Amino acid sequence: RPAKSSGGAVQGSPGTEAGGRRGDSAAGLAEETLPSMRGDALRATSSLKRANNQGDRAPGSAKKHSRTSMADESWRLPNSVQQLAANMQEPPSQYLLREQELLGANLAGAEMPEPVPTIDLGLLSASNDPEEAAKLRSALQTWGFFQVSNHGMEASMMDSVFTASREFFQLPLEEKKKCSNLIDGKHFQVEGYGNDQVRTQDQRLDWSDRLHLRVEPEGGRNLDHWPTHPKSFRFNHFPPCPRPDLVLGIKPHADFPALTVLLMDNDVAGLQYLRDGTWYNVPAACDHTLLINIGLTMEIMTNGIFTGPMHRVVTNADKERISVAMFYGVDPEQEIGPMAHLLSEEQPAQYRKMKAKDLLVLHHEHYAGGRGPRIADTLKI
Ligand SMILES: O=C(O)CCC(=O)C(=O)O
Ligand SMILES: [Fe+2]
Repeated sequence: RPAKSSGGAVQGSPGTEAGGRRGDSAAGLAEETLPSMRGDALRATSSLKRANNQGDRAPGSAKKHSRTSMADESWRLPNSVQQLAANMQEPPSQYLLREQELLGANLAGAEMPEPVPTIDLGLLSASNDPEEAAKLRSALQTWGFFQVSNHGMEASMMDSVFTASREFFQLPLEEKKKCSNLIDGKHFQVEGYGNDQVRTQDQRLDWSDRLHLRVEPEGGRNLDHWPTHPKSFRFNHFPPCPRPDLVLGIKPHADFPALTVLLMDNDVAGLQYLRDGTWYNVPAACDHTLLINIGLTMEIMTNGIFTGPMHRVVTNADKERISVAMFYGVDPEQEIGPMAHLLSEEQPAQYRKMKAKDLLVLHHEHYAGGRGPRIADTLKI
């Protein structure tokens, strides 16, 4: 169990271009750990700076001006995917998976061989019901995620989070840009409205925009990045994409924090989890269940007993999709390592201890490329 939920964060939101303001209060986990100016960061996503017609660039041309050129750094500045979706027939090349990336990618996904494991939270917490507990353990050792019913969250409250989210993304771009995650219009930070940081010119970009806000502890809220209306916030926004066969909404990754609680769209599916080499489709939410998966932090704390699953989001040709993710993590200065009571001679530590903030840097570097193994597998002693 995470010691403290020191960082709830929310994401979602379209577009972005410029005009961010740096908040002065408690910097978020990632802001503290990333070089504030150069762009390395959290989940790589969009860039391309030429919104409406200069989008396409031959794939091969990318490397030429990579990192060294000071002349044109515009590729570092993401466009609003929402704007692109509204104005373009074809996604620009930065969003298109390359032939090699499509090999075995099976974007269509497979149907899960069994329903998503569902835990009755009321039952589990009231009576520590052994059957629910066994179900939970098994879900975390296999899939790494589960659904929660009977969680006590009002359905109407969950609906209003989505409504607020939709309202935010429907605001004019200029309005959304007031919450931009780009400081002075160019320097990436985690909080705010926008996309992933663009680290290299040949990075594949995600077909989504987001609003990422730190919500806990209350003192760490940075109201500079909060929309003034609606008063609530929200998170991932996936506009319709004309090429769902070639473009991902969010590239494959495992989450970093201990726990992710996800409110999914009730109508549009898109989330897929990887298990034993196969990508499985998670059906759209029903009955206001929540989806919970664990992240790298928890995987390390449990010495690998529980799995932080790889997942991705595919796009939809006709429908937009919204999701709201709450991340629960530990303090950036805290050391993360396998919990002592889980270790023995037969079960030695599989991971070294490391400060959360140092691990986060590795995590972002690892997933920016969009392919490769789970980071947890690369960190084993
Ligand atoms: O949109 C979703 O269903 C998942 C979003 C996600 O993976 C994330 O925000 O880390
Ligand atoms: Fe995720």
